Amino acid sequence: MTTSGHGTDGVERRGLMFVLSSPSGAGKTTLSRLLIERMSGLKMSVSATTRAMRPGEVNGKDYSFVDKATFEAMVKAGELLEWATVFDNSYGTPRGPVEAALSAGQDVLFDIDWQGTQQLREKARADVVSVFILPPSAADLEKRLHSRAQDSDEVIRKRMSRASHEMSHWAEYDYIVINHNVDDAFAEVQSILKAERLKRERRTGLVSFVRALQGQLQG
Ligand SMILES: Nc1nc2c(ncn2[C@@H]2O[C@H](COP(=O)(O)OP(=O)(O)O)[C@@H](O)[C@H]2O)c(=O)[nH]1
Ligand SMILES: Nc1ncnc2c1ncn2[C@@H]1O[C@H](COP(=O)(O)OP(=O)(O)O)[C@@H](O)[C@H]1O
Repeated sequence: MTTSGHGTDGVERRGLMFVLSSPSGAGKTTLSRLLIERMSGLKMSVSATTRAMRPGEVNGKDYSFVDKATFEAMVKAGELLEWATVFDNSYGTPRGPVEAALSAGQDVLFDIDWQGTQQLREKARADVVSVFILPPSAADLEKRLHSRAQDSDEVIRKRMSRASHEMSHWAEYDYIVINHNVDDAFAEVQSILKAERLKRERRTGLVSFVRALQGQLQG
């Protein structure tokens, strides 16, 4: 699915699909925003969803907010790379922007659940790097859901009762980060991305780079 772009050191490499998942409220949105702000060459995948817009969310930026009929039409037309039902709503990843970014040599960041992560892994195992974010405690998780102040008490109760089920998928992920505080968790997630960008197998330009180096040594 991916073609090569250039890494920051000029060596060609395949783009990667960087996935963050967590129970609701553990901090994926916060960490995703920081990654997009601070890491170059990384583009956010904007999901389509049938859930209602929260105060402060921007259509087309946080999500593409669509009705059920539109979502079903997108599924039928094969426009979604993966999709799943979470909390009674449908969420899916539009295929076009992801393929365009990867072809342009960019990495793509996904804030998706375990179901979507499994589907991406089935499609492109070698290109998927997945991180599961855990809260330090249940009390912190509940506090964060309340502090976000964007969901009703009933919605928060639902999300808390789903958290244990969501968390049961932690072992399917490549990395686990515990979000005690934002700065440390961000530094950890950033280190993972930086290291994964340097993986030999993704760096398709290394053979010619090393050949050129050897040529210089002989010449
Ligand atoms: N499979 C899949 N899951 C998604 C997608 N977009 C969002 N999600 C997940 O849906 C869940 C609910 O997201 P949201 O309603 O924004 O609530 P939040 O996690 O509390 O911010 C989260 O686990 C997201 O990671 C998507 O395109 N595909
Ligand atoms: N390490 C942290 N300490 C305290 N609050 C946090 C931390 N990380 C995130 N938050 C806050 O918790 C709430 C939920 O975080 P958010 O990133 O929206 O979670 P998610 O996207 O996983 O549902 C937000 O109000 C956010 O500012």
